Amino acid sequence: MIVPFTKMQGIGNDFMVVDAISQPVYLNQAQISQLAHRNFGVGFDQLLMIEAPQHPEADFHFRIFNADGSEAGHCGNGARAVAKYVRQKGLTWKRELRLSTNTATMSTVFEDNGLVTINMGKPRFEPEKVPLRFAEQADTYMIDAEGIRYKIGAVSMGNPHCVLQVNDIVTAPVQKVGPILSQHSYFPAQANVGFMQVVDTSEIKLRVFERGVGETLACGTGACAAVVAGRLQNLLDEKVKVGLPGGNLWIRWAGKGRNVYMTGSAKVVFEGQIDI
Ligand SMILES: N[C@H](CCC[C@H](N)C(=O)O)C(=O)O
Repeated sequence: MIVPFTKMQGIGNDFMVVDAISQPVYLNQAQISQLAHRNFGVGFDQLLMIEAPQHPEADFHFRIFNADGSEAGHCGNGARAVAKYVRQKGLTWKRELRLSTNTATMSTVFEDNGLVTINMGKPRFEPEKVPLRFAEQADTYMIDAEGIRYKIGAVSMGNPHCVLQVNDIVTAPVQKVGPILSQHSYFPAQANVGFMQVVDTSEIKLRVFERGVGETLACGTGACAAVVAGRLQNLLDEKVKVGLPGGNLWIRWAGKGRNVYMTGSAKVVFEGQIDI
């Protein structure tokens, strides 16, 4: 099967974007994992499959598949890429779009400076959304992993996130602790693990060990979850600049019960096609 695609990136989080509206595309987990391979395939963090909307208030629906072939409920950097894609391909001329994923609906605005702002909806703390075995609805939890006790924030943006604070982002134990917490028994569906250094109340530095991928250069839902977790711990203001290894995102959250807004870039890298 010949699959045309567009390679895109959102501050270094990279995607294979497929228009599954114009031509139905069916890929199984093994094929997605092969396509994700950076030597034997296209190479990407996530595959984004754009589909016709599943309900009237959405303009487009997209599904997200991690590099290991697992499907995820949301992708913040991917949402900006999808918004840019449908505009550049002439699939819509709207300045404001409504996108849906399996777990979220969001509105997007194209800024005059070329950046895209996404209303990411409200963060969720219900245990069924952040698959935790914790009973209480606390904002932070203590979990033990390999003899060490970690204080974490647990937040869902439509996908599960675990956020812990570090003093120095450069030496953060992302490769050692990321997999341990991501696959911790408290997260039956695993979790994306954010390591957050608070620079000041309006800026953080963040590295994310992503479920189904490993450490990426940027994670949009991870940036949202980190600001939510930091704000709930009274460490951050409403507007926060999030410095990730691949670039910056601007996150705004007025507090519980309010929507999270994320602003950042998304760019096309190249067009291609692959026979799989
Ligand atoms: N690895 C994530 C999906 C991609 C999220 C990330 N790339 C973003 O920009 O939000 C998960 O399994 O929930």
